Amino acid sequence: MPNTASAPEAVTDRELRAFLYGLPGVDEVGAAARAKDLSTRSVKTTAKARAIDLAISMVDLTTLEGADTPGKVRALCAKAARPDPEDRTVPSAGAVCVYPDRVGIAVEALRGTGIGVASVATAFPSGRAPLEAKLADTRAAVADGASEIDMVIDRGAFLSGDYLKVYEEITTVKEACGDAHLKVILETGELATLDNVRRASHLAIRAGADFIKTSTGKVSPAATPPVVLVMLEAVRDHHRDTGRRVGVKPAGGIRDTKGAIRNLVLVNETAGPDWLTPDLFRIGASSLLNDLLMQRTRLATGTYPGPDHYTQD
Ligand SMILES: O=C[C@H](O)COP(=O)(O)O
Repeated sequence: MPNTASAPEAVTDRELRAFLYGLPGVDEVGAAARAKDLSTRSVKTTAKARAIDLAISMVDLTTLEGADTPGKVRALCAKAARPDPEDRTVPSAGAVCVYPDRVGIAVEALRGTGIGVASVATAFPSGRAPLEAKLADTRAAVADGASEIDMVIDRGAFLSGDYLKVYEEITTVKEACGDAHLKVILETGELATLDNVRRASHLAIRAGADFIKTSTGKVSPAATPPVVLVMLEAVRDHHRDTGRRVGVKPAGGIRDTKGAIRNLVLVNETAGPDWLTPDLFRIGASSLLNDLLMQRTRLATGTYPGPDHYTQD
């Protein structure tokens, strides 16, 4: 993941509004049609095998449950490092994503694997807490070894038009991240319109996000194709205008190979092939990996492995 950290510019409320309201509006019908067209493209045989391995390497293998035990986190880490213990050709996952109080366990379990630990912070998933609490949450995760922080934006502030508050919260959390990369979760299911998704994407990017992420996985709808399309357009346009590449992470409800490959087609056709790397594209998912492994085996051998072949995601 490239370190795109550079001090975000100070901005006034007036400048920020002018910037966000100056963005072109999203044609909702056109975006839905384009996303549908790209979603139905078929990817077959060799290209499919490559796409499956790429998707595995992009998975942020996630567990975000109140009931997460140390044992569950360790099992998830083992799976991220060696998704199929019987097949060394399977790539490892992109990262493991856990709550802040589980970061230390995950860091320990992944030591020596080169796999990073991402942690949701800033009062995930609601984001309803004082800024000091959000910063403490972030600093604790980083101190325990998280190399990536997935923060939520204040949707209440965004929807009431207090864009500067959202912007400044992102820049402050970014500072608290130190060397850790910052993924900014927009929670698009609560943003109501694609115009808002576009504005929130550009706001987060301008505030210094290394990645923009669709959803927490706790709100539906989550990573719908039109939303991912609009976010990919935002990073594409930002790169065109500034030369800086920002990543995208759809998350929430991506549970099968078809859904994962649909996302890769969207990336290729929108942001372009430069984004087809775990440095710039991740898929946040708690239960996608097994389907990718099953489809991989099916492609290679012609048959599906038995239901007990893989450990539970
Ligand atoms: O950040 C990742 C999401 O929480 C995962 O959502 P999911 O459980 O629907 O795959």
